[in-house]
Amino acid sequence: MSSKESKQYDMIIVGGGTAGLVAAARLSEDGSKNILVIEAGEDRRGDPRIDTPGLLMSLWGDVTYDWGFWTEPQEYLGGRQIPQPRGKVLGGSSAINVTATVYPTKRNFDSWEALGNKGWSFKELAPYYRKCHTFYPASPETHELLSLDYMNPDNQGKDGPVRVCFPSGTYGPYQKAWMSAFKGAGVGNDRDPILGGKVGAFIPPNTVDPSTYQRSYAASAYFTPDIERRPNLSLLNTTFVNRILLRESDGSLEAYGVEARAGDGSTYNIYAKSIILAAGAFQSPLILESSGIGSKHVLEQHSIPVLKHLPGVGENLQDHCFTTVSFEAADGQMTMDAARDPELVKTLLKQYTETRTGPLTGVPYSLAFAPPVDFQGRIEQSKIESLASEYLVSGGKSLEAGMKTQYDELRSTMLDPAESTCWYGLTPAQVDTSGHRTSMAQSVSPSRPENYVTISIGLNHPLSRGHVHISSPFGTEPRIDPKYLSHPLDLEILARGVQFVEKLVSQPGLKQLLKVDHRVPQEAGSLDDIEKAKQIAKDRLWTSYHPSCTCAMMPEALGGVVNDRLVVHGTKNLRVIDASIFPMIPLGNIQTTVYAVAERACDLIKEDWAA
Ligand SMILES: Cc1cc2nc3c(=O)[nH]c(=O)nc-3n(C[C@H](O)[C@H](O)[C@H](O)COP(=O)(O)OP(=O)(O)OC[C@H]3O[C@@H](n4cnc5c(N)ncnc54)[C@H](O)[C@@H]3O)c2cc1C
Repeated sequence: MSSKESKQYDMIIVGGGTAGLVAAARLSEDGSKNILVIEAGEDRRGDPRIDTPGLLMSLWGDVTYDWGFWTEPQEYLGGRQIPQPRGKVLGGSSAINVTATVYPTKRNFDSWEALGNKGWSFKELAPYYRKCHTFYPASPETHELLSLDYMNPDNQGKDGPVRVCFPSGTYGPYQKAWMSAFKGAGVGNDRDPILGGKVGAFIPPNTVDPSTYQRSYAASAYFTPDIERRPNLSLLNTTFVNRILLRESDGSLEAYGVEARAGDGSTYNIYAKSIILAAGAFQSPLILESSGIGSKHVLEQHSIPVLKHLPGVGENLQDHCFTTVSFEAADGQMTMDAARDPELVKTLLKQYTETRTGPLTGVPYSLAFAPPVDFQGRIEQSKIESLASEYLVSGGKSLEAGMKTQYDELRSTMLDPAESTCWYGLTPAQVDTSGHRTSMAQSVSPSRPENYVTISIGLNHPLSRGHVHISSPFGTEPRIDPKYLSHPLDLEILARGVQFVEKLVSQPGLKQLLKVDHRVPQEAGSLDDIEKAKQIAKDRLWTSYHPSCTCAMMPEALGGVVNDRLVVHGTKNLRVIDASIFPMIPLGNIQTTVYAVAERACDLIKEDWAA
């Protein structure tokens, strides 16, 4: 018996990713608790490809960093398959993400509460959005360029682990024009995004440390050398957890350890008093299924003994899918496509390494949230109501109870003029999201000789629901089927959102920076035609990299997997704390919500320890 097998931990955290490392740091603050983190990927802290914000695209699809999953052929996208990158290193997906820092709205959490979750209101979560980060205001010049008056430093986090800033070297005229385009198109308010309720354009700060201009992510922020040195905290990396060890105890299941698989393929058990799953939205449900918790139907297909029939495991998969329209940049305008020149890349790398300045210090991503819009601007309320009545019949007969509540919530959100249905992003580069099986690397390679700017149009509150299940017990290949656009209203909203791009690029600031008639795809030449807009939506649909909701926090009767203390139904001491526990996906980019949920989960666990 090895020392690993003989030792019993108080807690094993499965997955040293975004949520898992929050738990490692916060729970090991109690020196009386022995904590073990098990991570399948390597510890690559200090790796310049992760640390240099501007090199992020080089990580995608590289198996050293990325699990590199794919969806099943998508029925509503003509059989297209979409890549699903996921971080496979210490720090998980926070190590390979785009670093955008975005906050959801109050209503998102009203919906979580409506789904039977006490203690998860916006008011209760708000402190955790601040606890996880420290905000560094922009320089006066950047503040002016990006029109950042809507952000008040007093509202932001003051001493949290993740560093958040606006790297000055990355911004230019496109970001400025983006801010004014939404104002000109009549969409926007002056709210600070962190207060919930942002509509219109904003520039999300980057999770970048302004003292080094390196990525600030779960591994650098929550697994610092000081935390790592704690005698009660251990890390086992390059180790894959096959399953949770479970036994019957007083009529429910008790977790008492995990079966781990080392890099050489050997397996062994590690024991603990309780277990946290933080393996992400695709892999936490897989581990539950491999352990005998899931839908009877799925488990029996793989001859896995059913310990707990919990049909919600792996279901309810949600993602903010998006589509793209690119415009050639006006003559003389530089975009990230210039990086096709290896000599320029060398120069920028030298600049970054020697002076920590220039475009590689951050990611110049601009965002916006918009209510239902089309090529003319905001859609009249009566038309939104008739769309909702046509496609979202309240109390639909065949809906299960959980889905009925979700659709009722989505309907109220859609009809609320202060909420948004679509998000928009501007990337100063060509992005090709078309094709039958286009890889991440292909999607961002500047294959056209001209310079482009890409506008992304995505769904903030998708109605389509997919699933993820095992393809074999203990396997590393999830069967991912997001069922993008399977709900017809998703296509109706997205296509109208595509049409709004016409209105945006006709705004003077943006118009002068683009060749508005040189578009990819060519069909985007007439966005007032709804059928063409629908085709663009389907042909170029992509993932926002926000899969979530596959171990939803909801009562079991509503199809939930964990309760509002994040304990798996039917178990005593097995919790899930990552993006899979969201019952409904909040709007915008979700890493801040993953950090906030994990922070709150740790406070709940500490309360349970104290009880
Ligand atoms: C390419 C990309 C870009 C993104 N951009 C943004 C952005 O700009 N802004 C934003 O807000 N969000 C962004 N996101 C989303 C955000 O980063 C993720 O939603 C979030 O990091 C997920 O956190 P998690 O803890 O749920 O999972 P992860 O961080 O993925 O952690 C899961 C961990 O578990 C490990 N693991 C899995 N299975 C096992 C097993 N069986 N045994 C042991 N370990 C295991 C994995 O290796 C991983 O380290 C992006 C994501 C990606 C992939």
